[in-house]
Amino acid sequence: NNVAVYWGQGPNQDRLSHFCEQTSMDIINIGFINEFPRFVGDIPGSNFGNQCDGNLFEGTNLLNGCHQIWEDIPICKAAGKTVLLSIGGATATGESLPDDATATWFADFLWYSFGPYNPLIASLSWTEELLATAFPRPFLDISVDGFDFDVEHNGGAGYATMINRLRWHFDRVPDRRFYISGAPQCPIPDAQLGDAIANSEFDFIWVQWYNSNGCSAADWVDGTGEFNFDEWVDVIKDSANPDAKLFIGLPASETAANAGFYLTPEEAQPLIETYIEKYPDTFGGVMLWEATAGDNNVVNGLTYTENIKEILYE
Ligand SMILES: CNC(=O)NC(=N)Nc1ccccc1
Repeated sequence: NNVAVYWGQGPNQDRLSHFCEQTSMDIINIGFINEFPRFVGDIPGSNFGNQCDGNLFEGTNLLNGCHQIWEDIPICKAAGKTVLLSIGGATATGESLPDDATATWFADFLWYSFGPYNPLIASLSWTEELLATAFPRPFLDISVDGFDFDVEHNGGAGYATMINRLRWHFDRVPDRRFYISGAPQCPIPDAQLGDAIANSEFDFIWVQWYNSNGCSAADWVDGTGEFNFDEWVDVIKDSANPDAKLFIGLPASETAANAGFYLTPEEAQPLIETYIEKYPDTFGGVMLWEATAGDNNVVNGLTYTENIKEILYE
């Protein structure tokens, strides 16, 4: 079972290698591409908190100069981690795709800018003059292992088209695995990702079993509401990829989510063990929001992230 964490937001976070040196994390979602294209040719925007150096590619809101990230992804890969680039986030602007052409453009942009480097179609020294002929390379020639969809606003049109286009690109690199993941909220159907889950193939679904009343992990602990892992298993079984793995998403500290949704490790343990037992084939692990919060939340001498990894290993 795997631990997936989000990293990339916040004013005081350590660089990525600090987390990749730890054995408690297996999958790292780098967040976020937080500005979506409004039309074909429109360049998305990014935000990685205190990382990078404040520079943008000219004429865009896309961060340039993210040296900590392009230096550290190879360290993460050497440590056996899977590194995904996350699209959306709670503060994303313009999260909705106006039409399928823009969805296809967005997928192509992500692939050529953050996937395997192809010097015929991307430039390591991109300038606005190249807009019509080449893609920028924010992480230089370093490729991510896939894309995570943390879409939290404005509806789900176009994401299935985007993911199917990404899958088309993945299939053209047969000797390497790429992944698609999503972070829906726990109410079913999820307005943002429900359509994509039904109509395009995900490898991992990490449900945010926090910040929503009535279906949260805290509801399971309190005996209130209806923690709906079982129903999410059915959603996956009825989806375009019935073999997708389902992760329990949890806040990594008291303040990492809205008040009342945090579970201590001892509260999380029986929940995790119940659903490992019940769904050994579909259960994929735990997702934590988010890396820095988990690192700073020391419980019984271990970080929260280490506590969760220990529960999964037992
Ligand atoms: C996987 N994405 C998230 O977990 N987003 C998230 N936790 N956003 C957020 C919403 C409200 C308060 C704090 C964070």
